[in-house]
Amino acid sequence: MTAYDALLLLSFGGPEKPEDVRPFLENVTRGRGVPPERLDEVVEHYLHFGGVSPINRLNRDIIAAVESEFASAGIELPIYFGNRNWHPMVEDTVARMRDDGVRSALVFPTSAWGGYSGCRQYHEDVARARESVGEGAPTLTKLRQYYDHPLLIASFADAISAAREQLPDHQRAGARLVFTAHSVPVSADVSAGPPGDGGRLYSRQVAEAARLCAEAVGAADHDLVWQSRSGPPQVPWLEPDICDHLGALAASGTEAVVVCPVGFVSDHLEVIWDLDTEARDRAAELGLGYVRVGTPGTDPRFAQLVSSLVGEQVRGEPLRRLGSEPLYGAGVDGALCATRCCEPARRPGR
Ligand SMILES: CC1=C(CCC(=O)O)c2cc3nc(cc4[nH]c(cc5[nH]c(cc1n2)c(C)c5CCC(=O)O)c(CCC(=O)O)c4C)C(CCC(=O)O)=C3C
Ligand SMILES: [Fe+2]
Repeated sequence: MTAYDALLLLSFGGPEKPEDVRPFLENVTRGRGVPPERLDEVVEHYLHFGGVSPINRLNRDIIAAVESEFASAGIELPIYFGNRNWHPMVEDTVARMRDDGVRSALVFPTSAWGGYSGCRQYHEDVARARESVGEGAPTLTKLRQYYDHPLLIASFADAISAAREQLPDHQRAGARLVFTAHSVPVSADVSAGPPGDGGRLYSRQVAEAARLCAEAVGAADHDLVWQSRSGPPQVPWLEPDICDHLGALAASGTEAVVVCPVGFVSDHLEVIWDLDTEARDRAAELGLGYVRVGTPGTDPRFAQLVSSLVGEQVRGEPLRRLGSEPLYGAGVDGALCATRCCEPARRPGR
């Protein structure tokens, strides 16, 4: 017997046909000050793949893997799927949960990180969905950040080693290990975490995860760069950008790179476009050898990680983590991790 009767996998969402692309992007960027030219560009990225983001399918695969993991771990929780920005929308999913008689569910977010986009916004999604359902909405308990979970780090580490093997013999030893995560506005990073905790929780956690992965594969050194920036050019975002960094590496004599998307759980559009297309093309222009490391979502260890977080919550199992940066992200019914945690930046015109 547990206090919970379901698990909700809560994710970002992505379009599944060309007509979905615009309305999806409008949902993502509503009131967020993303310039229209950037949106036109991103529309093209999605249309390049027929207007279909792989993210929903990948999340459904993760759910299937977690279902079998739960079965073997004796965890009897049905799994529901809801998104922030596209169908199945979390509001509709939580309504269905209520109709199915779910009273109290755990929420697993597909972001491992602290920060506004990676954590607080998922709390806001929970609160909005419960409000939209109203009377009888289940209690929703969000699971914690897991950026330094040993199963996540081990999965990335094995994927780094496998990727390195794909380089030609003469490039392998000298290849530079480059970690990449989604850029955010510097102001958002500065306000990431509870006030008084030093800020920059997102970039600190990303940097620590990168270091833990590098240590796990015995790399002597590594770089951390950022990708997929979208704000207006005058607003500072986390840098260096991956493509600029590839230029700098080539200029200083590096011959090959192993690029690890440590900031992402699965091969969604920001990985298959920004890394497998844009950054790969840039590397080719520069004559740099290039391999991209796989993401952990499809690794059976990722399903075990979900099960392990549930075990912590349900059975009071000890926290499994390798790092030492502050760790937050758990909360009930959308309550923030701390007062004014990860305050969103004020945007012009709002
Ligand atoms: C930190 C972070 C994560 C990692 C944590 C997590 O996973 O949650 C993440 C994930 C993702 N971001 C994604 C897609 C997009 N992100 C955008 C815009 C933005 N992302 C931001 C941050 C992050 N984003 C920010 C600060 C913006 C600016 C607008 C704003 O302030 O909110 C835009 C708008 C157009 C553009 O400008 O690119 C799109 C389309 C997809 C789905 C891809 C698919 O469809 O397969 C995923 C998983
Ligand atoms: Fe994003």
